[in-house]
Amino acid sequence: MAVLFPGLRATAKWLKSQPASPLAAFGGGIPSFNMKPSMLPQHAALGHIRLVHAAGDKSRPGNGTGPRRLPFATVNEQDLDYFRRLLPGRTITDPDLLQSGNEDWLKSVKGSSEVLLRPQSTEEVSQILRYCNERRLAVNPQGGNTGLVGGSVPVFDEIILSTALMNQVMSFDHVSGILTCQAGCVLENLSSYLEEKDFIMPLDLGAKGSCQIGGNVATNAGGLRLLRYGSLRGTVLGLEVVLADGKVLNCLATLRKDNTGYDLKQLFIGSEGTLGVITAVSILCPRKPRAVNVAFLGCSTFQQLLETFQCCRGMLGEILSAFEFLDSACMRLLEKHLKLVNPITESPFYIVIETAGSNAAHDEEKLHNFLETVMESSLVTDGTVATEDAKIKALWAMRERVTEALTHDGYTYKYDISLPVEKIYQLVTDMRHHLGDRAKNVVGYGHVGDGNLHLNITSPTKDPALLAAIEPYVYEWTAGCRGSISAEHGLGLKKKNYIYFSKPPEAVALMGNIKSMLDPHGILNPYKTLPDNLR
Ligand SMILES: O=C(O)CC[C@@H](O)C(=O)O
Ligand SMILES: [Zn+2]
Repeated sequence: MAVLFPGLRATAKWLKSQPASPLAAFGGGIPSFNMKPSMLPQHAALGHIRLVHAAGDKSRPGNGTGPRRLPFATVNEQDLDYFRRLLPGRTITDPDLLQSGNEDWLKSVKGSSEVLLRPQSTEEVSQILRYCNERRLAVNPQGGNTGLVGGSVPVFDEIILSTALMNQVMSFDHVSGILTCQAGCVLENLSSYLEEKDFIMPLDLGAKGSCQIGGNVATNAGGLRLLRYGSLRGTVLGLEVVLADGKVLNCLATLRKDNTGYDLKQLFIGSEGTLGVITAVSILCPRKPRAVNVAFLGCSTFQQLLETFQCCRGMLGEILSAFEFLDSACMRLLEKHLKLVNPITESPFYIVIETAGSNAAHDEEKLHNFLETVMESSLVTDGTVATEDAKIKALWAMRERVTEALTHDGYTYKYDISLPVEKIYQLVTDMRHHLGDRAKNVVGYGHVGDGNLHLNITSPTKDPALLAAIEPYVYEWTAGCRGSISAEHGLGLKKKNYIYFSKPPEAVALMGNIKSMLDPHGILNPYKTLPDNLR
């Protein structure tokens, strides 16, 4: 049932008259930039390496100067015999079956692995890694392969170690809300499992139908609920990890508090499979909220959107669970490529606000008061509210499906930037001016509540000249605001050489030491996360 409130009545009526199916219904100046490239840390110039390789150089991926294959062993018949004995029927060598494991979701990075292994247990993962470490065979751990930075696919012929069959829930504690499960559980399946028990997962992503919890943790995925439930660095209570030499590190604690020594699990959260293979996760899950409302609002300027955010935090307080935005360029792509229908009048900016609480009447009253305030003060120009599941999903689709709409618009250059929240849209505006008509579309959307902008730039085809205009400009701009060049997607293959724009050389060198200590032969997800100069 859509909630009515003054000023939004007409839209609420419109929303009510739509079919139930969500898919059918909806289908200034760079801020004090004073860091020139020459002033960046010593290694920042490495950030300019492109993933295009010299014509004819078969040892490099893509079309240009990607990494060179390191001197790992190559898989031979004896290796295959070993894997087939260990994983009968689960050692995949059929090129057709290997194809999807070799290519990323965006179809932007492609490896040439000839073996995909599908272990079911931690013990099997341990035996695989022990063997590969001794044989110096490189391994590419892979979850749902929904990553956006080329971190989840092989670069050359690394063995793909898929966690897809490690998909069992191991335990759930109804009192504490702590779930322990294998790494290959699909996020959406975990959400459905928990919902029956009146709990939810603390994270939610557009890719929930395919992504796996182990991959989420290895990426430190943020998603749509981070504003409310915090990052995986807080909600993950324990991990089981298999190290490069096959040793099993059982830190699968289910305790809220544990100050016994260093918190080793944090090393593996966000390490993108370069330090160990996560095989099991214990995670703290919130109770399922009794009342959920979603408001979809329009704003004329980004400044008004920010003021709406401030007002929202003040007036909705503890029930606010998401504050997301998209610009009108995103809306045009949703309409054009996915045939979604804008549920409100056209605006330069759109906001998705979600509330999640325990008392429907109380939450609705709060939301009503907030909406009245922002409408009366003209911060918001139009909007609509939903409390019913199907309509909530339909409103969320306007934000969650932007990535999908972009894939239909051509080749997409993706940037996932953390900035002080008041600066996040400035980057989009400056990029538009900077590129002029060289780009097809420059769009901005993301997680306002977390200061996380998704800047996406499309072009009819892959365009090295356009890429040269975007990078390193985008990274210099971000470094000038002391932002992060990867807020939540990781560095993977595509961004690893830009790490110096966000981290000092001393920190990167220490990361290299940690990698050498945990994986001395460098077999785990090589060519990812750490810059080329550290290998
Ligand atoms: O595709 C992107 O750039 C962002 C994907 C995801 O992080 C999102 O928030 O929708
Ligand atoms: Zn995101």
